Amino acid sequence: MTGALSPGIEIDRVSIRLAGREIVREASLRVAGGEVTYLLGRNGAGKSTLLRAIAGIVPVSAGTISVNGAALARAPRPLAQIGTHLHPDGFHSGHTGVRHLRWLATASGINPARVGAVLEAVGLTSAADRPVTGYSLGMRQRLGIAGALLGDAPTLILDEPLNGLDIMGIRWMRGLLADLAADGRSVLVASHLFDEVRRSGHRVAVVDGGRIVADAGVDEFIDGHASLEDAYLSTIGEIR
Ligand SMILES: Nc1ncnc2c1ncn2[C@@H]1O[C@H](COP(=O)(O)OP(=O)(O)OP(=O)(O)O)[C@@H](O)[C@H]1O
Repeated sequence: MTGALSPGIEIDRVSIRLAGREIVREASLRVAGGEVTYLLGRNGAGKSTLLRAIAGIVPVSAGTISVNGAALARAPRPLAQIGTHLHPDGFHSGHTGVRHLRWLATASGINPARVGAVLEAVGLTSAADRPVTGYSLGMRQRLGIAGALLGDAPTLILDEPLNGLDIMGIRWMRGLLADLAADGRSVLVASHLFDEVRRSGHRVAVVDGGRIVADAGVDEFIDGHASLEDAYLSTIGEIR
């Protein structure tokens, strides 16, 4: 990555209404450079919706989101500001892995010469010419992550990127997250895998009922509880 530490993501009193329901309520969160922040919350809490709003896919009904100091809508090349992997199925069924990434690069104003490097980074070089329809879930996760890395962006958001990865994939992902943070990038990851949060997270933010109900360093969050799981369950009122 070129350039200094990024200011990351600033979410300021954001609310999001979908189909007449308030899904995210007055959420404020700062995701700083040099850290992996995990977004935790029960099924349906609003994590993916918040990530999609950060990526500019769903509109906010109130509040503001800035990425690296500016609204993403004003960025000439959004993929160079924020790398996103929000779903492991967002690929054209007629594409091979390499074709998907070349298409994404071209559409995003990124030099397609980066495609080989990101395929290598996610371990998909030998499968690059195979149709994505034949990829396993773990391979599709890797391809999605390759897309997120394509723009060499200072900020990344990943929605449950560990689902479907085998143990080598999980270890690789841990190393990748550590490297991204060590580069000074801001990384926001939604996950339900608390062991991985403990191993690779610097901070946690908990979403419950569309609200951010906790935002702390991992050790600070756990302090006074037997485990991360207990701290989380206590935070969302499931244990006392
Ligand atoms: N496009 C949409 N239109 C209407 N409601 C939606 C839409 N997208 C999400 N929702 C609703 O918003 C709520 C939050 O969904 P979201 O996917 O953000 O939860 P989540 O925290 O990511 O859950 P999970 O852990 O299960 O992935 C759910 O009740 C969901 O049904």
